[in-house]
Amino acid sequence: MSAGQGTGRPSGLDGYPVEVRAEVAHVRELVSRLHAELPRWGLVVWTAGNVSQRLTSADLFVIKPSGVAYDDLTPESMVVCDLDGNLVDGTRSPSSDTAAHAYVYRHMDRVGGVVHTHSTYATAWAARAEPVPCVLTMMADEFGGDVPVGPFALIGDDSIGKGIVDALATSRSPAVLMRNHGPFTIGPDATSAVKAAVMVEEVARTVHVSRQLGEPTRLSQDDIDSLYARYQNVYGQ
Ligand SMILES: O=C(CO)[C@@H](O)[C@H](O)COP(=O)(O)O
Repeated sequence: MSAGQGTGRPSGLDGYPVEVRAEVAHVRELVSRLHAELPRWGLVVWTAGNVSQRLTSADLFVIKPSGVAYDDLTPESMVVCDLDGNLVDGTRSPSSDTAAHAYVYRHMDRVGGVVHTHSTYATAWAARAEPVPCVLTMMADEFGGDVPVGPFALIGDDSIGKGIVDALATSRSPAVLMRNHGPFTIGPDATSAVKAAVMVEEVARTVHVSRQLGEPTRLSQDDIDSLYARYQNVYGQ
């Protein structure tokens, strides 16, 4: 795939306004830095996870190149794609999950960031195709209920993206466990999606440990709604 292929634009960002190129520079730096959070929080091994953020000034997003070690990622090595997943700017092949990120951006206007990992406990629940039940205040706060499971889908076309969008359409959760694959998380920006990736691993681990001791107690729907409303609207600064 060559830069600008199928877009009718010249290669790279030359045809885009200066404010778009300035935002690309900022988002390249942000997305590069956020990739370092994945190994820091123990969410990935080797190169197995990716972060993207959509631009506000154009229908483009920034994502990592495929199969490059986290220590070697730089703002310059990030790639820019359009919302069909075509490479627009960059010298490397985009992440193998680019089509899934692009599908989410095309179908969920409120989403500005997407993250995928294979973090151990969340992926263990995905392997069992079992939603993580809402048995913790932290889950009610962050996920507003159970963490749902999406269908199994092979990589390479829109199947994963469609599975993510369909599963999240009926949930308040910013995380979905794609069956036999792993977690995908969303947010208004990439930082929020990284936070959701950290939180889903934490609650998957805690609920798993709780299950070793017996059956955890579900929160009532009223309590989940109350906790979710407080955390989403009042918590923090
Ligand atoms: O799930 C997969 C592959 O099955 C991917 O998430 C890889 O684990 C990371 O791919 P790149 O982002 O490096 O292409």
